Formats: sequence, C-alpha cells, structure tokens
Amino acid sequence: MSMPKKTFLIACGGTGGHLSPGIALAEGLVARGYSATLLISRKKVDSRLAEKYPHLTFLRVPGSPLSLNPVRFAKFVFTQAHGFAYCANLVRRERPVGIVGFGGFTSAGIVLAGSLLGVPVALHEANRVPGRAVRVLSMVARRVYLPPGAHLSRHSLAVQRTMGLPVRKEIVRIPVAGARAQLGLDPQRPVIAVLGGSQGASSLNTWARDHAAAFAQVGVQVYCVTGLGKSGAETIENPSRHGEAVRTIFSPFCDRMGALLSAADLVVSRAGAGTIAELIRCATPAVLIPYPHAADNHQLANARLFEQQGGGIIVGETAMDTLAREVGDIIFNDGLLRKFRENLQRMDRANSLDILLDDLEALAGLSEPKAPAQPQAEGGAA
Ligand SMILES: CC(=O)N[C@H]1[C@@H](OP(=O)(O)OP(=O)(O)OC[C@H]2O[C@@H](n3ccc(=O)[nH]c3=O)[C@H](O)[C@@H]2O)O[C@H](CO)[C@@H](O)[C@@H]1O
Repeated sequence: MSMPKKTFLIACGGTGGHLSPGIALAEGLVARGYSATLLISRKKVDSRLAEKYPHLTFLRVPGSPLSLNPVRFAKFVFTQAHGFAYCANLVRRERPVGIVGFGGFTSAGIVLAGSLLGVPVALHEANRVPGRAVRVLSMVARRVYLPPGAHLSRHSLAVQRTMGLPVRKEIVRIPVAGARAQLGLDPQRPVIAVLGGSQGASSLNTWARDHAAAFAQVGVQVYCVTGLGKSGAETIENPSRHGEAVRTIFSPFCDRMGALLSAADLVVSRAGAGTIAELIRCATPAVLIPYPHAADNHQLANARLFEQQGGGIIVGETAMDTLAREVGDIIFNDGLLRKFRENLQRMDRANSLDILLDDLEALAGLSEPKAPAQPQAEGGAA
C-alpha cells in the first residue's frame, strides 16, 4: 500500500503578485513528490490565473481585504472569522507538514489556524517594504522570507531569510520571432508591451491608446494587457510613415507572459514584485511607473532596486507626459537596450525556488537543516 503524500498548504490569493509565486512553489513541491493545495480568494483574477493549472489543487477560501469603511470592515471581520473556521477544519483534515503564506488577506486564517495547531508556518514577502499581513502574521511564523535589503526590525534574524521570488517555470525567454508570431504580432517589427500588473492599470491603458498611432508611424507595435473587466480584446492597425499597417493589440489578460516578455524589446509597466521578477528572468528591459497608491509606496521601493541595478528606468505617475519621449528614446537605442539586457542577465537568480524548497523541507522536518543563506547586500537581485 502506498503512503499518502505529505501535504503543504500555500495561501496565495488576492492578486497575481501573490498567486504566481504560489503556483511556482506548488509545482516545485509536486516535482519533489509532495502534494500541495493552494488557497486562493474568490476574486476573478485568481480564477483566471488558476485556470491554466488544472493539475494543481485550488481551494477558494472565505475572506476579504481590510478596509476602514464601516460596511467593508464588518465584511472583513465576518469573512475572516468564517475563513479562520474553514482553515482550522482544513488543517485538521489535511494534516499538512507545512504552511506557506504569500501575504495578503488570504494568508491570515490559515497561518493563524496552522500555528495554533502546531504546523510549521512560513511567510514570504515579495516587496521591498513588507506588507501589513506579513508584519502582523510574522509574530506566529517560524520563518519569514524577505527580499534582499528588507528586514523586520522586531524579529530575530534566526527567523528571517533573504529570498527571491519564485517564478513560474514556464516564464522563460523564447526566440523573439516565434514569440511575436504566437501573439499575432509582426515578427520583424519592434514591440513595446504595456502591463499593469494582474489588475491592469487604467492610466497605462489610456497612454497606450493615445500613443498607438504615433508609435505605428515609426514602425513600433504595442501590445497592451489591459486587465480583466477594463476593456475587451481589440486589434488596431495604424499606418507607418511608409504606409504599411502596424499593429496595436489590446488584450484583457495574458496567459503567455513568457512569450510576451520575449516578444517585447521594452516593457512599460507598474512595479509589482511579480512582474519585476519575470522581467529579470526573461532579461527584458523596462520603464517602470510605480503605482502611487500601493501600500507604503512599496512599488517605488521595488522599482528603485531594478533601476539601480540597471534593468531600466523609473518614470513617476506625475511625469506621464514625458513617458512617450523616454520610451521613444530607449526603443531605438540598441546600445542602451543591450546594456539593460546584460545587467538583467547578471541579476537573474534562477535557483531561488530550489533554495526555498530546501529550506521548507528542513522547516517541516523532512530533511537536515542547511546553513542559512547570508543576508545580501542592498544591491542583491530579486
Ligand atoms: C496594485 C498592487 O498593490 N499590486 C501588488 C500586487 O501585484 P499585482 O498582482 O498587481 O502585480 P505583480 O506584478 O506583482 O504580479 C502580476 C502577476 O500576474 C501575472 N499576470 C498578470 C497579468 C496577466 O494578464 N497575466 C498574468 O499572468 C504576471 O505574470 C505576474 O506573475 O502584489 C505584488 C506582490 O505582493 C505587489 O508587488 C504589487 O504592488
């Protein structure tokens, strides 16, 4: 009779920035012979991202984000209490050997239930300014993974580890002509990809629409991922200065991020930790426009390291009127694009998933502990 597989529970819903590393981790655990269940939210973006992974087990847990609006606060309290009861039952039933939370409101119930029931709990923070969920829940965690240069001051260093963001295994660079053809783009013409994180960014969508004709004039194609519910799929053709048709594509969601980052000469994007890790993995230069209302301005902190390491530049939301000029200057500067790509290749840390898996196995008592990775200097890669 075969032994049941040891199970890890991974709480990673609410945004693509939480779910994508959760999927990467789940696939890594399954490849090492464990079973993994992903706890996600009931938001549309979670369902859409999960669709592509029918071989993984997803559970939609009750929960909603914290809000100071009285009605939404009452909803938060009610759904979190419901979520906690659901998670306590789940832990008793599944008897996981470890629990990993990637932050956000879906982590709270399972992390608290797991720690009360004696399961080793780890938290992973993707951003260079740790979020509220990770700060609060770190009190009960046996391990907290933080990006290079980030610390939780009130915490023992024995609990904290420096860790990059695990990237889904299919996000890899592929040959550019094939990538462009897959996406319905002309393989011969340059491409700018416009990304707004998992929810899309209205100001970047408007910018792409307003500048599509001007980029077409100079032969540049634009591929804009608008975000679910923000607009429908649409392909527009505008003339180049030689009268040829040049494409601009708007798509609400992208299932082939590896192909898109391979197709693009330059990305114009928000500065979510997930997108930045994928830009580094595919060595695609970017102009980052940090979302100005992100908690504690963490997107600016994420973007600053990317810029300091030479992967691209930052343009502030208030300087959007300069964005087209900046993008125009970079897209035709082959020397600068090459330099950005070289810098990005130096940043790649392809093994952060393996380091994470090794440490989780040790934490769950499934292997001998290894020496902790030395905290990295401020300039370490994501
Ligand atoms: C507005 C906001 O606060 N966003 C936060 C959210 O990221 P948010 O989900 O907005 O964005 P990220 O860039 O971190 O991640 C997006 C993820 O979704 C995937 N994707 C996106 C669009 C699409 O069409 N297809 C697709 O697969 C991307 O490949 C990536 O893996 O959590 C991140 C991690 O804590 C934070 O750094 C971000 O600041």
